[in-house]
Amino acid sequence: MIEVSGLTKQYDSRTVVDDVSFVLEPGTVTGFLGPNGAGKSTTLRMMTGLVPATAGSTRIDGRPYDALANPAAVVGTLLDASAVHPGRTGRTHLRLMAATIGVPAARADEVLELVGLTPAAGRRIGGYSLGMRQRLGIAGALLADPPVLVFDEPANGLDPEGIRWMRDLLRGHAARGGTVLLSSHLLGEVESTVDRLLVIGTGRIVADGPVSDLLGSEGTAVHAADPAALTAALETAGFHVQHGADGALVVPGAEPGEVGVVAAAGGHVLTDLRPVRRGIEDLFFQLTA
Ligand SMILES: Nc1ncnc2c1ncn2[C@@H]1O[C@H](COP(=O)(O)OP(=O)(O)OP(=O)(O)O)[C@@H](O)[C@H]1O
Repeated sequence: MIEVSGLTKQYDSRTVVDDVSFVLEPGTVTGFLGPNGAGKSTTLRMMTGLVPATAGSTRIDGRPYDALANPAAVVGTLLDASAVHPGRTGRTHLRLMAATIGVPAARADEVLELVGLTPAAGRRIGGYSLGMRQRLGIAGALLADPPVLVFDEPANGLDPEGIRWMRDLLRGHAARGGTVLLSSHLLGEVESTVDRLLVIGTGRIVADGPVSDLLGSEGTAVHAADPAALTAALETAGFHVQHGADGALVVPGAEPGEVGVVAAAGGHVLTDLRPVRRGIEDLFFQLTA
């Protein structure tokens, strides 16, 4: 479990992260969202000891990050995929990392295989594409098979196949009891990968909860063989009915079951019935505007 408590960062007199607290549970993938400059990277860097916090603390299984005997064995980080020596090969880079964190050198080839970089293992990193560097960064984070993964913008530079691969990797990690925190600008990708959302706006947490709660049902959209007759029946039953662009009737605040009951009572034929959800993009702009 990761407990972030009151994390605060000031640069000169400017507060860029302001009293941020949250708890991450094993078995979950949490998405960390926020506009440019909101404080995501600074928070992730404070959590992993790369930037000293002005105030507050991060405890991983009850201990501060810098009190962990071998932090890389507990938390795998991807915080700056470009911070690598361009003249080294991918394999050498990972073997050096493995030696530093006390992992057998043979593990380098295992993680290269895991991230799909085996064919490029003997090439200099300077010649890698952005997506290949990103995969190398992920390989480094996985070297010691840590239970916790903290990834800043892991989808950067990945192609659609790479994004799907990463989603499966992170979901698989959580399914095995791991804990994942990732920041991303790709809202659709976040929505399909994470269980939980943390949204930060100008240094403060503005939303924290399960995706299903934050993107909860906002109403029901229904298509009927006779829309006018169903509209009348719904209005008689006390619902307000809006007319959607595609011919759907939209009933704010109603569950699909409630609309179904009204339709069944009046013998109305429905051709489509579904909940209307607030999309992640709507949520993002509402919270961070
Ligand atoms: N070393 C630093 N010195 C001064 N200000 C900094 C420093 N690092 C970050 N900041 C400022 O802190 C704020 C938060 O930056 P941060 O990189 O954490 O945002 P972010 O949410 O990760 O943004 P992005 O989505 O653009 O990556 C920004 O206003 C940034 O200019």
